[in-house]
Amino acid sequence: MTSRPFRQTADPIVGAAIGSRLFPFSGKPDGGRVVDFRLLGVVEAWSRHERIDLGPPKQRFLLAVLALKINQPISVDRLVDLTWPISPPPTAQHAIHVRISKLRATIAKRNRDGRAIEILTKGSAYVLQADPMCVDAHRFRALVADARAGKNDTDKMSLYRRALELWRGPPLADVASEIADQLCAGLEETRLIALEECLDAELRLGRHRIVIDELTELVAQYPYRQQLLAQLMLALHRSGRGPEALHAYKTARLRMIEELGLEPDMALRRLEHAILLGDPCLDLAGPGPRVPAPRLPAQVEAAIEVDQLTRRFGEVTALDQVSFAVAPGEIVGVLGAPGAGKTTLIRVLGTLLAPTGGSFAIAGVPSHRGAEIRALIGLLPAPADQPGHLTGVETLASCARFSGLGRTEAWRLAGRLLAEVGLVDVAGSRISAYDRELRCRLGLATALVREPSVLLLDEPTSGLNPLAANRLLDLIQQAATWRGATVLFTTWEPAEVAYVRARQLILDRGVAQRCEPRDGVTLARVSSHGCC
Ligand SMILES: Nc1ncnc2c1ncn2[C@@H]1O[C@H](COP(=O)(O)OP(=O)(O)OP(=O)(O)O)[C@@H](O)[C@H]1O
Repeated sequence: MTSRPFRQTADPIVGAAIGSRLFPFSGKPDGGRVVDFRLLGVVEAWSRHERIDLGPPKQRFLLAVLALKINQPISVDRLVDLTWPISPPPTAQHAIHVRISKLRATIAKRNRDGRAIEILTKGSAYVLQADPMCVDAHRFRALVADARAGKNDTDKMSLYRRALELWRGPPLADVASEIADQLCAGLEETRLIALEECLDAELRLGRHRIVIDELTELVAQYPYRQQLLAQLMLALHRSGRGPEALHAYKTARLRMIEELGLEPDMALRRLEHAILLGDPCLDLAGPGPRVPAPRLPAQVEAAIEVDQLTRRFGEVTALDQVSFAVAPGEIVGVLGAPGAGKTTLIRVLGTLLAPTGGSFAIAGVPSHRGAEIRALIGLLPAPADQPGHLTGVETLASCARFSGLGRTEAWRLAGRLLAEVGLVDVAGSRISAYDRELRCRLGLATALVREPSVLLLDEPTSGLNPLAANRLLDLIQQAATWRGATVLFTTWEPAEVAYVRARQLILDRGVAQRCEPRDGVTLARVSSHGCC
């Protein structure tokens, strides 16, 4: 058994502070115990604040075995086997008798009325007869049972902690380690389960920040106990440390695969998913799922209204008196050859460039109120550079933080958006490992961070093969429908506009071209220069 750090109890007479229900014979400050046997750590016995000398290790081991099996006869043969598992000496039985009689004498000195604690001989067996509560291991089990029956989480936590404080180290720490491991395996398992149950209660009580340190140590000590890992992940997630929760999962998963050839169990995988999704069921007092609602005022007729918009770069007129309008919830595809002015249009509407002439409004907000417009739009400028050293979830969470969300909220939103664009499986991977399609999806998710009511996407499918482009268009359409958002996107491909049944706006050398409506395509209002 490996040695582990344990909490030390402050009081040398462990259990003196424990409730009287566990000590039916108590009535004195030390619980009324004549002798207090301690097996949870180095084997010790105490009497009235004094440590009793129990003799050499083999003698202490004998007492420990009798105390573990208190009030149960143990045959001398069994005591010999336990004391000398391999080749006992010919004098083994005699040695047991001698040591037992020494222990008897030691205990008798402290046991003046001769009844409370005795080592009795029963045929060819010995039995330690005493109140089981004289032994810390039995007090521990009793406290754990009490904790399980506790009427609320506060009581449970307090009882579990008292039980766990009885542990000073591995049971029978200084005697016959292999045999001690066998004898105490159940106790050790009960300790770990009690610890998990205690931490569950503490998490329910909202003590997630307080238990992170302890859980981090425990996960390092017991890497295959998935319940502890789940608790650590939950505690980190609730503390707004979602990336660390996912990192802990990833590290543990790799270790399990490498060392055991096993994947984490389903519950843990579901938890990882729920953290990525920002699932409100992980919250303490969970608010309902946050469903973004369209934020356009009901009275707004046009989500985008462009009037005689002009943008010049020196001699070049990139946009030449462009006018058009897009209704709330509509999707419009801006088509045009290279240099037609598509990017300039997106950049002007996205307030990245000032118009040279004309005006526009987003959801009724005029172009000179840039900050208000930026709060309404989701902008994907092309080509968007994404920092390759960050993971997908980190990128989105930092965008969300930048947009003003708190840490926890930002993390949740990042998880939800990653799920929305189908990036859950690569959320924790660095962007440098993403292919073009994954980067485009992440770009879309980035544009959705502010829960926009108008999406301005410059060539969102750039560089994708037709199938991947269609998948991305599906996502754009879905995101727009779900939010009731309006979309203006640019492309070189008329087929993409048709694919999402969008209206088209054709730009030709900065001029919006008039075109006729086609069957089945609903048109929005078109100004004298606009085309759909
Ligand atoms: N910052 C700038 N400085 C000078 N000229 C510019 C600038 N930005 C754009 N232009 C010019 O404005 C015109 C329209 O460019 P824009 O990038 O908007 O076209 P586009 O339709 O997006 O082209 P592409 O499909 O190749 O991206 C082009 O002639 C371009 O050279």
